[in-house]
Amino acid sequence: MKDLDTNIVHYWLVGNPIISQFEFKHGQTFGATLLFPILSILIYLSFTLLSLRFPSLLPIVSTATLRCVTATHSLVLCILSLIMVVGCGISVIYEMAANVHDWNWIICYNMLNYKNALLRGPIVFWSYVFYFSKILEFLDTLLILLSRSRSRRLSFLHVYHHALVPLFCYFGVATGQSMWHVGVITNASVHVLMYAYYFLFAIGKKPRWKKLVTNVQIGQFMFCFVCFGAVMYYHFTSEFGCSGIDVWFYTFCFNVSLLALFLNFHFKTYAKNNSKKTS
Ligand SMILES: CC(C)(COP(=O)(O)OP(=O)(O)OC[C@H]1O[C@@H](n2cnc3c(N)ncnc32)[C@H](O)[C@@H]1OP(=O)(O)O)[C@@H](O)C(=O)NCCC(=O)NCCSC(=O)CC(=O)O
Repeated sequence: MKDLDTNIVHYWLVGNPIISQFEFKHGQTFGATLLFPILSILIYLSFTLLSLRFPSLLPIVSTATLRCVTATHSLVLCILSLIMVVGCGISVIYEMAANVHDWNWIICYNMLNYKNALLRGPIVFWSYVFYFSKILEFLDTLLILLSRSRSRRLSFLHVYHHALVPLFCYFGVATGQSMWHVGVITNASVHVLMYAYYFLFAIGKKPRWKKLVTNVQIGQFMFCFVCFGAVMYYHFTSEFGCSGIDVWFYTFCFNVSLLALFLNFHFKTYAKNNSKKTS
């Protein structure tokens, strides 16, 4: 029975031909051109700025309806993130089992192999789903714009993060960026927690662990630096180097900026709360 369960999970998250034979073909697969994330971001930014400048253009949605839509959206993203964590995690384990003699790929996709190789298989599939989940996350901004707490919550951090993340996800999958699977698993895990928080908040059960969510988010940006160090080490010590190394440099810079913004958010949100409590 246990075997059967494992097989079913494996089939639906890895073995299914749609997943196992998935190919990311530049210019052919939907969204597989640089133009796609760029246009999406431009539309996102134009819409956000126009809505801020002309708020009357937005429909008035009742609080009850907005809560219901927000809860549904957050629950969908929480479940989707969990599926991505399990799907990508199992794909990595199976790939490891298939490459028993060479586990270096966990940190460094051999640049020579990746230059000509097809971007294919379950890890690429989950990276692709992850990329599209970032487009779905644009709806977070719409929900904030429609809410009464818009002026407090529509921050530079939020828009900057949501606008740029799809571009990095595109590069991650399109360049076969080394360790991208680790990024997918880490960020999707954090998002399970974050969207669970948002979901509970939207249904009126305000969680007490907001600070934990922020701390975990900060932890993931720091973990990215460890990954960057590992990829760099392999890149300069291995024979052919690691694929996506140039994109890694930009990813690193983006993570530094997010870390700074999140530390600022942490300070403003929790240090102020603590000082209020003590005074
Ligand atoms: C705890 C946090 C996740 C969120 O802190 P905030 O102070 O922004 O949010 P909050 O505590 O006021 O959240 C409760 C409010 O969010 C609403 N809410 C519920 N679901 C939502 C959704 N899917 N998108 C946007 N808002 C949503 C609730 O209805 C409630 O609104 P109301 O108050 O009206 O009832 C924090 O750690 C954080 O990330 N802050 C940065 C701001 C941000 O936008 N983060 C998300 C993207 S960054 C990211 O995702 C980084 C990463 O990759 O990990």
